[in-house]
Amino acid sequence: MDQISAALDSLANQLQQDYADKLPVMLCVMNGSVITAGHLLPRLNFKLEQDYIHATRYGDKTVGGDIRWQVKPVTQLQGRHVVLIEDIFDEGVTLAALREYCVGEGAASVKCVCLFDKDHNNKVGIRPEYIGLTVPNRYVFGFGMDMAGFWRNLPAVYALKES
Ligand SMILES: O=P(O)(O)OC[C@H]1O[C@H](OP(=O)(O)OP(=O)(O)O)[C@H](O)[C@@H]1O
Ligand code: HPA
Repeated sequence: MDQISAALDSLANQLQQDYADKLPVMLCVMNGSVITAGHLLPRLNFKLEQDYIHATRYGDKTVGGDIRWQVKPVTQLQGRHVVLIEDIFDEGVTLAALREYCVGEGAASVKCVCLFDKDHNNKVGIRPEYIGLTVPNRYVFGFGMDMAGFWRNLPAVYALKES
């Protein structure tokens, strides 16, 4: 938990420097990033708008499938600086789709702050601009991330036992 707190402090400092004068739209990527956003946003001391976007591709599984769009943000993104708040960057498929959507809506810029980056090389070729911590290449849960739909509420991160 100390490591997570320190990472959140560091991410907040970086965002404070880069966005204090940009009136950004911070989009919480539901569901997983609800805890990350809940800890990160109160650390930011500047004017911003907050909304959410919901795209999912893991569902109750530990392997990703096709993106399913659930909710698009109500806030108009045209001409705005958008910051996507993510819990975990795994293969990058979700982030690629979210970025494409925001650019398509006319955002002036789109960047991503992500608390956890999974340590493997099977990524689609993009990276979040702001990363908190690296986690091993295992299915992880807790701090917003689910295991078969449960345990998002755990205050720390755990790795599923390897079978
Ligand atoms: O980099 P990727 O391999 O695309 O995976 C990352 C995405 O997976 C998780 O969402 P998930 O689909 O599990 O939905 P959830 O947040 O509702 O659990 C996570 O919150 C990211 O959005
Ligand atoms: O390891 C993970 N845990 C929870 N959700 C995820 N979404 C992508 N990878 C993961």
